[in-house]
Amino acid sequence: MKILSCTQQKEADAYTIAHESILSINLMEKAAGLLAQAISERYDKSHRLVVFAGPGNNGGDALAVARILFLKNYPVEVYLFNVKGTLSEECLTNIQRLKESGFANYTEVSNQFDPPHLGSHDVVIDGLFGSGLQKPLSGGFAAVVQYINASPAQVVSIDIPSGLMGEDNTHNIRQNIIKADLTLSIQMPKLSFLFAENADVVGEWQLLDIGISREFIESAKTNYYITEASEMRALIKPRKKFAHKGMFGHGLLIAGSYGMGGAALLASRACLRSGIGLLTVHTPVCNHDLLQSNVPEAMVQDDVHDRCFAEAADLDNFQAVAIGPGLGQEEITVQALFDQVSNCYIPLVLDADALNIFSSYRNYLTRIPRHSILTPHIKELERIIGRCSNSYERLSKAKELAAHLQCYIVLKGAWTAVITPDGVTYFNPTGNPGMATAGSGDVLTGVILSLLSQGYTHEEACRLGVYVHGLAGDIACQQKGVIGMTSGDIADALPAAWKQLMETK
Ligand SMILES: NC(=O)C1=CN([C@@H]2O[C@H](COP(=O)(O)OP(=O)(O)OC[C@H]3O[C@@H](n4cnc5c(N)ncnc54)[C@H](OP(=O)(O)O)[C@@H]3O)[C@@H](O)[C@H]2O)[C@H](O)CC1
Ligand SMILES: [K+]
Repeated sequence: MKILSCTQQKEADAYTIAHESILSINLMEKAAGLLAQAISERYDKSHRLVVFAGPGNNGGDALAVARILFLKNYPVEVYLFNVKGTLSEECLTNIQRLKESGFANYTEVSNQFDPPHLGSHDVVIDGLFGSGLQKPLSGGFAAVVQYINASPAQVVSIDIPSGLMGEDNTHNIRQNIIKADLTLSIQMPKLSFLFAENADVVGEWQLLDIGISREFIESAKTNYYITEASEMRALIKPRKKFAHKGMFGHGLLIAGSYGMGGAALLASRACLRSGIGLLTVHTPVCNHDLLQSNVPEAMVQDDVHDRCFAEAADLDNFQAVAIGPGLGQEEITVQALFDQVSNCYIPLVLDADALNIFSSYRNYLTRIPRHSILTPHIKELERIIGRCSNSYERLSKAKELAAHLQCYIVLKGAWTAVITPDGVTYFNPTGNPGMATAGSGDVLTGVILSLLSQGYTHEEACRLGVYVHGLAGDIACQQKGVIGMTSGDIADALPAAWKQLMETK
């Protein structure tokens, strides 16, 4: 699914009206019908609906919704804010239609606003501003937003919470953004919906398909996508009857140090449960028995050192290598990592302590081979790129790093972002807060190593790996609950995740 900018969404609107022979007012009516349906499915008629409509088409939507639900016998009150004396054409038309429907509980606000009391059983319909917001709210509108946010009423925002910019909210003032319980977004999500810091203003969000031109959407240029199950299903390589393990690659995992052997275990189990043919784990002697007894399917290659990674491994027999889980940051490990990376000519995943080592030696970053895959969580990334004030800034800097190193960056978290060297970003829809648990990243590294070893491209391995990792996390959450689940449960749920994805139509 493409994520278009608010500007593009307005262009999509105009293109649809021009090419699909539908009047703007009728497109608005279609949107309003779907909005009203979504609202009535969630709130019964015991709730008073207090509609706040702005001067543009977001306000027009809100007025049409007010009319539709009034005619369905909802108790509705409408406040239209017409401070500049200019209303959009569709907004004016819907004022007219509202009045013609016999609706009387209508107040037009031009300067003085005496706000209604908003109780906990009331539902505010936020149609102040949508994709046409030009800059953060201030003055009277900011005061209205703060008044609504301070009330106990539920809030449903039309298209986007009023005051939230669709992409970059670096210069926005959070208290001047509507805190919605539900956002009913028209046709496509906005980029800002996918950023953690906006979760409290966007609330739960739903998309309403109003039939915006597919032709426009398909031809629109964007660097932002949300990965869909069907795309991931299509990536899975079929397995033929006469398959043998040599056809599914041999991966090398360099992981574990004294006291952190579990990371090597988790990554190994995940790797083997994602279809790889053969796995060798290069790990210090202290982990030898741990691995041999807990992951008998993996071969173990002892490092010369008994407590940490100390000597670069020979890569000749491997299709891909992953370095990092539980690696530690001993001086001897630092040197071994640089040696390993400098001579790496097969697909490479760098995770966890491998990334932390590079963040302490940033001038060595350019030694990372092109097209390597870096899998940082936010803190590991900010150790490399510096602290960021918000997700938009962090994403921009991550894209710069990916372009500079010509690498793939998997920025882990809710809506994990897979960033390609040319700056395309794929957001992942699977996963849940239960995955914020020790070892979850080790599991992902194992999955990506497995896919690279099987011949998936770097982009496929990242996107499919992240998708299935999150799906396994969702299955583990269903089985064990969001609190009790562990990363071991995620690894154990991988077979079910692969099976579920393969059955996706
Ligand atoms: N395909 C679709 O996406 C459809 C969307 N619909 C709805 O239309 C809105 C977008 O409507 P639009 O009129 O373009 O914009 P808004 O309603 O969001 O607001 C524009 C007006 O707000 C003023 N404005 C902008 N920023 C500020 C601000 N910071 N403070 C005060 N006023 C502001 C702006 O004034 P200007 O002077 O800047 O022009 C406009 O008056 C979309 O969100 C959907 O709800 C269609 O209904 C269906 C198809
Ligand atoms: K809105």
